[in-house]
Amino acid sequence: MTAETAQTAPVTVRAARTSDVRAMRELIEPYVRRRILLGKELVTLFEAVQEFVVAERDGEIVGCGALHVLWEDLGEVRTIAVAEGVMGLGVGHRMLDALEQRALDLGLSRLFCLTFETEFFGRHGYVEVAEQVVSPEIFGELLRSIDGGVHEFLDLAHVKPNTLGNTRMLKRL
Ligand SMILES: CC(=O)SCCNC(=O)CCNC(=O)[C@H](O)C(C)(C)COP(=O)(O)OP(=O)(O)OC[C@H]1O[C@@H](n2cnc3c(N)ncnc32)[C@H](O)[C@@H]1OP(=O)(O)O
Repeated sequence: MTAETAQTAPVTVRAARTSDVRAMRELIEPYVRRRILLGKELVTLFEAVQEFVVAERDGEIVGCGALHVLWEDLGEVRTIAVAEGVMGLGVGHRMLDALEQRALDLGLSRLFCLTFETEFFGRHGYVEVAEQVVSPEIFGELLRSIDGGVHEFLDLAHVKPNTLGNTRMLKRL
């Protein structure tokens, strides 16, 4: 395939495999450097590989995104990113659709995200939420988690530097 046809080759969205993990890390790295996404160690990505979907074009990973379950009814969209040359082609929305389908299959009814991309998520049905979205009882249960993303969801003081300027958004599925 020539470079030109590779640009127009179809994009497939599918479940991530362990062999995709290094490419996923390379894809998210520029956004981590710009403090748009939280950096993830390779081991963390391998451990979470089942949470991820990837977008593949001509054998190359051009997008990734994850669904993390927080509670019985509640999940979080994490680490959704598209390679710069592929932005604006609908790949982000397709990955979000796939993650939302997974959420429905798991029995979730609400999805949370923490993001600078309020227009992208807004057009996908997410609305800004200021308040906590779980009861004090479930908040207490979630405090037992050692996951940094859960600490961000809970808006704990020690992770506030990571989340500065981000908007908390929620979608009812
Ligand atoms: C919870 C979190 O993970 S927060 C972190 C979010 N990630 C980042 O900030 C990393 C940097 N940003 C990115 O990687 C990307 O910009 C993303 C993931 C936010 C969006 O991915 P993209 O693939 O560019 O989005 P996508 O193309 O689906 O939609 C963007 C726009 O493209 C246009 N578009 C959508 N579908 C098509 C299509 N088929 N053809 C052409 N244009 C299209 C629309 O105008 C769309 O606008 P909308 O979002 O207002 O509806």
